[in-house]
Amino acid sequence: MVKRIAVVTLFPEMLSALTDFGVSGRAVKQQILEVRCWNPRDYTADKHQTVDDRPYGGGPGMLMMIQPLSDAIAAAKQWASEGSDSVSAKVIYLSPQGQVFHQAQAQVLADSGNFVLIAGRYEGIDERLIEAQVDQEISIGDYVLSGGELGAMVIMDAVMRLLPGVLGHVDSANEDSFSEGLLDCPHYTRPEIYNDCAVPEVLLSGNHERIRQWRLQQSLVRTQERRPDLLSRKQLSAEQQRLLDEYNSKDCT
Ligand SMILES: NC(=O)c1ccc(NC2CCCC2)nc1
Repeated sequence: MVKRIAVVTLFPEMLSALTDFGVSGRAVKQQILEVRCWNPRDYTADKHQTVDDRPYGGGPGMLMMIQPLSDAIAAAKQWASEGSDSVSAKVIYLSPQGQVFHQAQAQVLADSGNFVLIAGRYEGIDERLIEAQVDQEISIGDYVLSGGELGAMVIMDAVMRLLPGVLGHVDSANEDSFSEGLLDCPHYTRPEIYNDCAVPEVLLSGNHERIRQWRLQQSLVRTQERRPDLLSRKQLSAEQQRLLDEYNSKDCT
């Protein structure tokens, strides 16, 4: 079942960064993922194709004009809701006011139905449109961008790599350390000696169980050192706790 993602945006050409390249481009080509853009400018009725409007109460900048945006969202939602036996598509608005996006949310979106991503421009959109047509606000992080398109593409990329058939070997996604709530372990490739540094010998041993444990321990130690906040949130398995304790108990000379 192809996953449909509709994007409401004034700059549909930006989406080629996702649809025309790499793993995401392949997912589109293989029809695992279907991406379609809806441009509010195509829903304008005036000669100048106006898509922005002035804010009540004054202040700098403009807002997206309600009518073209609302009509584009309706069309996008209808397309995204087709074929999913009347389960209507979730409508997501990208903004700094949204809940911060993380891997678990990517998994939820990958596992659920089709969805619509609204990429705002200018100073944003009318609050009443959010109340009437938006199901969820999502932020990709605590910073302000000139548009929601990059946030939309971040979400699309994180979601599509979790779709069945997209990544080469099936275990890559669930082996991702972030899906474990941990940072990734270090990785090495040829040559064996680079910059006078050797590849950790365990990785050359061919002992897959030892390699698995070494990688898990490295992920745990890195998370402890760089993102203790992630570690505090995670219930460690007995093996994970043992590996971390083993590392911490080594003399640090
Ligand atoms: N942190 C974020 O996910 C994010 C999303 C949208 C945005 N800007 C948009 C929102 C309405 C007008 C420009 N800035 C930041």
